[in-house]
Amino acid sequence: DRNGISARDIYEEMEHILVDNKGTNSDGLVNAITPCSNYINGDDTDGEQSSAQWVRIAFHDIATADVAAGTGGLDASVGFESNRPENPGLFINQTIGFFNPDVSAYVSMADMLALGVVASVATCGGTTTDIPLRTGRVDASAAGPSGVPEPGTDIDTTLSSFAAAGFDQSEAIALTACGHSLGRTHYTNFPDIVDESYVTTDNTDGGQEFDSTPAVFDSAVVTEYLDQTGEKGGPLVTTTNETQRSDFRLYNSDQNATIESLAASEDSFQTQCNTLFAKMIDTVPSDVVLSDPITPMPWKATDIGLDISSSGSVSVAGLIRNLYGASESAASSVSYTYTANGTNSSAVETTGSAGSGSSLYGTTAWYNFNTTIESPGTTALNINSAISYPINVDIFVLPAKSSTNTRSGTVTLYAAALSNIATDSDTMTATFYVATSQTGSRANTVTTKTVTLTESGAAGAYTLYTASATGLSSIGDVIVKVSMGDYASQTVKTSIFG
Ligand code: HEM
Repeated sequence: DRNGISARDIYEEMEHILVDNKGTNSDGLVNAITPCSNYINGDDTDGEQSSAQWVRIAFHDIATADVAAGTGGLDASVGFESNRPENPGLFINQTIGFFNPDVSAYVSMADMLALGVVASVATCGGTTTDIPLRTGRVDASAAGPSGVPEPGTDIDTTLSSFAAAGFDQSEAIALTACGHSLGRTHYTNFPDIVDESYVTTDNTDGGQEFDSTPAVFDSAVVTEYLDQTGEKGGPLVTTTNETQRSDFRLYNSDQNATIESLAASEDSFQTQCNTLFAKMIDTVPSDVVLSDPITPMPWKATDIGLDISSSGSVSVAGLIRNLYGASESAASSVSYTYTANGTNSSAVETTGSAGSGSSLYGTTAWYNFNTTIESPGTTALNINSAISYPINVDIFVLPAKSSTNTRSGTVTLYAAALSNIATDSDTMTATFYVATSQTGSRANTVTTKTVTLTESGAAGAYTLYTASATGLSSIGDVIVKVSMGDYASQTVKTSIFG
């Protein structure tokens, strides 16, 4: 758990961003770089490619890690470093600006940077499932040290930076070649490297490709370098400005042994690159604990919310998602049960479809569920005998009765708690986790706001509470939980409020 948020909620939100690419309940992040040549912040005449920016930003974030000291790594400190000479280009602020809407108490910007690498390699043609994506990275609150290798950096300094970040010589060579399978060097960022003739009406930033397939994640970068065909390894190999030939110096530093091993076959390129990309995104400060890799979930429930009637009858509602492969098809309905006092209820069947969607990992079918549950006593919701979710009917937020006003930044919150868990001295409080802007980095950061609720009535065995929270800057990303004495509810996104 992180800061009162369950590790499972963190994991499932990240799975959602990775998997729900299009259609019902989609996130849209991965779809934005489909095809891989897309430029989100402009169009295809700019000579820019967002997927390449997403891979480059992750490297610039981890390049100054000191694994011996346990500091640095993928921690979004790069957001505070966009003005440094070692970070030319728009890639930091554009990428972070695009990722910001997904940052919440569940997902840090650093986790988003990791997801960006996995999504880019997947959409650009890499082996989709081979880069494990873990969650739990923590965002830095200030810049880290400088020292990202630059085209003019000498080979010894470059290799010692990589070594400090945990990458030996061969890994440094390979990781750089893997990264430089995508994207370009731009005249606007490196006029000493790229010739001005690259600037045209179809390529206004003057992008010069590293290989002839800048929007395909493949081994062309290494084969063209070795064969002296196509782009011959790209501008950092071929530039007439010899001091700036960083890729040439790096690739040659072991007499091309690593590059030849990458070029041995497409499979060997993909396998070695995926391993190194995984190592790159899992380079984190030593106090960060990463989750198990995300596995796209065949069955899941999301947006789970409890409600209560005036007589105190409790119900649970939300969405069920089925993710299935090309040889399977969607069920017309899904059955689910709840567990109360150790016993499973009889099965309830969903009715109708709540939509469908597509993803890199299969097709999705969505179903609404809504059923009355036993209360007190219910502890779990079980979907299609495949997966269970804990349900806390002792104390809970009432999303259907609560509401948000985005314009004024106000949340009107309702919650319920069993009357017999409250003692006279207990107060019911709500913690709002709000993604807010910060000084020094474009990345949103999560702040918390605590509000005391007042009693607003009774319903059966429950006491009802309400409060208004004002001045919340980004209602859509707000997550809330309520607590009283030793009891705390599950967290709920205010985006599902009624
Ligand atoms: C010695 C190490 C490295 C040096 C000196 C270096 C240098 C550069 C330079 C000068 C550019 C052009 C940026 C622009 O004009 O937009 C670039 C682009 C890029 N680099 Fe590196 N790089 C290195 C290692 C890496 C590594 C390890 C990765 C990732 C694993 C990486 C990923 C990328 C990507 C994807 C681009 C294309 C960006 C775009 O098209 O916007 N680089 N690199």
